[in-house]
Amino acid sequence: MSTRAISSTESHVHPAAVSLIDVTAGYGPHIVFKRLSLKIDKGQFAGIVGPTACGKTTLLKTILGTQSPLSGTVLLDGQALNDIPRGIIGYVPQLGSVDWRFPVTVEEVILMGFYTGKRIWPWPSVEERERVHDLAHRLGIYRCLRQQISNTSGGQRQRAFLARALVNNPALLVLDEPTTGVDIKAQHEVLHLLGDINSEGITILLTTHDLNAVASHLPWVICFRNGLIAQGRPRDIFTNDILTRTYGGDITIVRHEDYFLIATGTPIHFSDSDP
Ligand SMILES: Nc1ncnc2c1ncn2[C@@H]1O[C@H](COP(=O)(O)OP(=O)(O)OP(=O)(O)O)[C@@H](O)[C@H]1O
Repeated sequence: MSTRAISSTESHVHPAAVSLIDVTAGYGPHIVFKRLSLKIDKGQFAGIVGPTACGKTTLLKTILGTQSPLSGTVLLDGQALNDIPRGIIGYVPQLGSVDWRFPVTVEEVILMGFYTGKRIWPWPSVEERERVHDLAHRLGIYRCLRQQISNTSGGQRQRAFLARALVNNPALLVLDEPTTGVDIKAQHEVLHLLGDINSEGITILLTTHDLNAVASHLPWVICFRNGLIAQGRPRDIFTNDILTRTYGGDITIVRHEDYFLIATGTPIHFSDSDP
C-alpha cells in the first residue's frame, strides 16, 4: 500500500508512470477528492474500483490533464503534464459517452488518434494507414475497417477506440470502464488483450465496476472513494474490511484455494426445499 508523496529527488531517479502529489480536484465548490498522493509504477496494470460518483473518472481526467487540479502536482514520468510529448498517453473513454450517430468509419475513428496535435497536412500518411491496418489486424477488427462505427458491435467499437489510443505508441494507456456495456466473453477478451499490451511495457490504468474481472485479470487494484482507501494485489486488497470501507456494506467474498469471487448485495441462501 503506497500513499506517501515521493520526494523530488526520488521522482527524478525513478520517476513513476504517474505521480499525484497532494492533489485536490473538483468542480467549482464541489470537492471530489482532497490532498491525494498516489503513485503508479511504470509497467503497472492497475484497476481503480469504487462506488459510483466516488471520483474515478475525475481522477483519470486529472491524470490526463483534461481536468485541472484545484491544487497539487501531477507528474507523468517525472514531468509536468505540459512538458510531456504529444501521444505519450492513450485514452479510451467510456463508450456510453460517445455519440455513435457521427458518420465515420472504424478506420477514420482509429486515424483520429494521430490528430491530437497540430499538423499541417490533414490527410493520413502511408505509414499512418499502415499502422492503423496493423493495429486493426492485431485487435481483430480489420474486416470492419470500412464499416460505419454506428453499425459495429459494442466489442468492435471498444477495439476501435483501443486502436485509436494505441496509434501513437503511448507509454501510458488510460481506459474508463472498458468492461462496461459488453458481454462477459468480450470483457475477458479485452482484458486479455490489455494484459498482452501491458506485457510489452505499456503502463495501463483503468476504471471498472467489475471486481471479479479485476480479481481474475489485473495484478494491481486501487480502491478509491473520494480518496485512496488502499492499493495492492487483489488477493491482499479484496478483504471484507477494505471493500466495506470502499463500498459500504453488502459485499461478500467467497474464497476457494487461490480463487475468490466477490458478490454484491445480500447473499441468497437456497435450501433443499427450494424448487
Ligand atoms: N463536469 C462536472 N461538473 C460538475 N460535477 C461533476 C462533473 N463531472 C463529475 N461531477 C461530479 O463529481 C463527482 C465524481 O464524478 P465521477 O464521474 O468522477 O465519478 P465516478 O466514480 O467516475 O462515477 P461512475 O462510477 O458513476 O462513472 C460526482 O458527484 C459527479 O456528479
